[in-house]
Amino acid sequence: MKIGIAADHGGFELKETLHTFLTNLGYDVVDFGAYRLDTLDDYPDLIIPLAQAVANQEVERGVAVCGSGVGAAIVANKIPGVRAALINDHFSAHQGVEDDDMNLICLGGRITGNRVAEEFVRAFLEARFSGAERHLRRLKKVIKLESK
Ligand SMILES: O=C(CO)[C@H](O)[C@H](O)COP(=O)(O)O
Repeated sequence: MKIGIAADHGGFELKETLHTFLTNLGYDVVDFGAYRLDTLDDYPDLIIPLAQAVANQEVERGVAVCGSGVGAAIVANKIPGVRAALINDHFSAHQGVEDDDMNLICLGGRITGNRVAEEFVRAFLEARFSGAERHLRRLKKVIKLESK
């Protein structure tokens, strides 16, 4: 599975940790930067290319990290086809995929510790959309908004 990953300076350290973690699990990781710690970078510059790659299906899923995860989620959701969410608990990490077909997980590098973040990302990547009729119905209503 090809996974895209990106972070600003607030998420840089966690991104590096997750990059190693995912590589060790056997995922094909595409790193959209930042490639070095630069406290003057802007999260949209890093997260938008990742979100576009998810939308274009260049990568199957995305992992975005900024300081809180909030900015990453806001900007990623501006890209049609992206269903991003800030995740701070294990249940939502998999339920967001199972029910809502979340394709991009956002994490706060200043909020979530490395080991906990690894488990959130693992749960996110191992989860699959259930395809249940009620969830499909809701998803279609979400997707319809993108054509307006
Ligand atoms: O979390 C973020 C956006 O949601 C950013 O990482 C955060 O705002 C960066 O702050 P600063 O430039 O003060 O380091």
